[in-house]
Amino acid sequence: MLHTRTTPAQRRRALRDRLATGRLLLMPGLLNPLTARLVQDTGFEAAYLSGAVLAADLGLPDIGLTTSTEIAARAQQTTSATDLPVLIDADTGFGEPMNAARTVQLMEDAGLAGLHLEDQVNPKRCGHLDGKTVVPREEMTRRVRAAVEARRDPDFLLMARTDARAVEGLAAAIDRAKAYVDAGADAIFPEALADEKEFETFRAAVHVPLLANMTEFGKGRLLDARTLENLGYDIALYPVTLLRLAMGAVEDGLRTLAAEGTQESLLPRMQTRSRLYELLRYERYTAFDSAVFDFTLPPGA
Ligand SMILES: C[C@](O)(C(=O)O)[C@H](CC(=O)O)C(=O)O
Ligand SMILES: [Mg+2]
Repeated sequence: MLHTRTTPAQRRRALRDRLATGRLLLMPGLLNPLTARLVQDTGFEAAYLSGAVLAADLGLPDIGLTTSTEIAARAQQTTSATDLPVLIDADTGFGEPMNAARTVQLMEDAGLAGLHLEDQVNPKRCGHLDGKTVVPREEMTRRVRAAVEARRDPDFLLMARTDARAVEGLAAAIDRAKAYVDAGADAIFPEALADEKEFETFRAAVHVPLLANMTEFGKGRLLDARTLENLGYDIALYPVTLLRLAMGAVEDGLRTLAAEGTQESLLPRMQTRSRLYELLRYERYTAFDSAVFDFTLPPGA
């Protein structure tokens, strides 16, 4: 509340316009709605809701256990806390092509700026793990077409992700990406490319915006923003970075508290109360409240 000034349509337009500049867009994956404020305040222009984080938040592994309505609810809470365009990871679309279609409409209604759908089978797994299986190319193109037909706002970004590189090789992944673009995908997420050469080959072959997944402890090297921009990539994704940072700090903090019997030594690492209140916009609520209540009624009213 009192956090957003823009409509979903404006944010979708903003994301489209930003991608059209050809400059690399850095997209951190949120931990929760509150971190969306922090991502916005630190100057990022878009944010991401990761399937891995949404699942981990519920104490679940990233194997397709969450449902589309569960993630739509979280998306709704998130988009109410920020003006940034938010892209969500919609996994495999949660079932048949008709489920993918419903997922698109749920995500539109949640105020998101776009989503990505991947070509894995269910149960899916993290794109950087071995043993993935992909659905036949035609099945995924049906998924994409269903998503495109269901979309009501043409600015809502539909990104197709292919996990085929690790399963069928680079050439097949490129062929699939082209087929998904022909089916109507606006952008492509080539998952788990091996090295810079592969990023380059993919870029040369596919003529829509491309996302580079810079997830930590995965298959690829972490390429910096300058390198990705030179490679011609449009979005640099940091899907689980905030979760890993926070969980590292929380675990260290718990061990220190248990060992020292006080949190005193942890204070310098904590966000202060005043910074938290600043993020929560306490002042604005106070102003809002007095504007509503700070008046006197005329006699007899
Ligand atoms: C991008 C991703 O799909 C996610 O859910 O965030 C994951 C990230 C990860 O597990 O590190 C992925 O499959 O790459
Ligand atoms: Mg995912």
